[in-house]
Amino acid sequence: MASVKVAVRVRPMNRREKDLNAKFIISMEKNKTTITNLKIPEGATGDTGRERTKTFTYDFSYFSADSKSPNFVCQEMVFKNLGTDVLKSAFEGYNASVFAYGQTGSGKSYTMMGNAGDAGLIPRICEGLFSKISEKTKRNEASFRTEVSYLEIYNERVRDLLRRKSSKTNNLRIREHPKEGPYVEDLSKHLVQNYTDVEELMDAGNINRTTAATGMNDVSSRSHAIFTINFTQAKFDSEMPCETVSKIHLVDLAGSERADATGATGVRLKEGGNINKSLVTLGNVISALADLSQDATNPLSKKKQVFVPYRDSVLTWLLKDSLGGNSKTIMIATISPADVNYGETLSTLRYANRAKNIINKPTINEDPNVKLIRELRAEIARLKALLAQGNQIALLDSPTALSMEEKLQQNEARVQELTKEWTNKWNETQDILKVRQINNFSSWHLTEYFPYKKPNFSK
Ligand SMILES: Nc1ncnc2c1ncn2[C@@H]1O[C@H](COP(=O)(O)OP(=O)(O)OP(=O)(O)O)[C@@H](O)[C@H]1O
Repeated sequence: MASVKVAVRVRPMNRREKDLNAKFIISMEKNKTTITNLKIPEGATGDTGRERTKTFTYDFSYFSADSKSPNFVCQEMVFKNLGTDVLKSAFEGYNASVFAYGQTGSGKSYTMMGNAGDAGLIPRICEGLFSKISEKTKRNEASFRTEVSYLEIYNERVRDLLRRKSSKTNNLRIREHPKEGPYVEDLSKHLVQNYTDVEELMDAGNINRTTAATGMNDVSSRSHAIFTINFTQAKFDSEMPCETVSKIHLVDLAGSERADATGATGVRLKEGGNINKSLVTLGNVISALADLSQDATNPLSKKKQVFVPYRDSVLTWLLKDSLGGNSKTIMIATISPADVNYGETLSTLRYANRAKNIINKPTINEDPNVKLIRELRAEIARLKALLAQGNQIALLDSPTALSMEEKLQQNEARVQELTKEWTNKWNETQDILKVRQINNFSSWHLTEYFPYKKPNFSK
């Protein structure tokens, strides 16, 4: 069990806010964020529903509004706090997700992607991943396979941002695997071997996103972008194969006022309106999950039937595991410091406050064949111990002992076979990677890609 980690980050005043002569209404101290309503006069008392200041406590409150301030938090610090956690989870075999939520122009893309020379979380996480991979490879600790995909959800349609000429970049379908959960059918997955490979893909995907934005009027602030890293590591640990697969979703959400404009946070969807269904559903899912976990932690509360509407939108269905499921999840709420955005900012702070209550159930994702090998080995050890005991005190009659020995031999043969299969499969992957490295193939320039076909059910 792990609560969703929540951080709030305030950006500097922008030109528009300065031109409006906007006042600064956000202050932060340690992990607390305080917002002031300047419309309520200082010293006013009585009406408790309309206090002048409201304070919220989060896991982190990042003051990024003024680089001269002693408590200023830069991109590097955000990475050190949050990004290194994501990397740790990945190397331990957990899924991880990071969401950036907030009003348009509040700093979601800056926090996730960053600017040239001022990289955000996604590039830093990818760089950190490869630097750790290279350390571990040098020490012969393990071998790795990393693939990335990048998609956008706009108007409930999924678009592949990493495929150039194809009729299948738009409107991809979401399907659900019984064990591995929802996935996007035919989404391209690109094998990457170093940070430069990832950078190329990221740039290509970002250009694709921007192009669409100019063509379709402000798409970027209404679309959700999901950058996913599929990370597999394999090694022999005391002769025993180990393989973990971790999925990292890094999500830049649509501007939150699009949902709020309808007054719809946590409320009914407005049919036919030009609203972002995924964002509204995200609010509803967060509310439902927060209710569920509060029920679970309160022994006095009656068990309510809370329905979590994951399937009401593409975003929430696709990221079901990140919200209340098998993932270590971080939400970063980005806000403006200006009084002109008071309503939006307060709504973001409340949203983030609610997200703190979500409890996830992350588990280490072990390869199913490796898991089987481990279980068979345990069974072999058990049978061996039983046989040894039986031989010593002649407890077992010979037919029982015979059938046990047969079972033991069968299990040993199966373990050998599975281990060989696993080793061959992994060596093949590593050989492909080596050939690509020698020939210096770049992921983006290759026409080859790895479509996310239905995973192998026989595993
Ligand atoms: N912490 C920050 N420090 C410096 N500049 C920032 C910060 N956050 C945001 N900015 C700047 O503010 C502008 C808007 O930020 P950004 O594009 O990240 O907003 P957004 O929330 O992603 O908007 P949208 O929803 O429209 O995509 C950008 O020019 C960005 O560089």
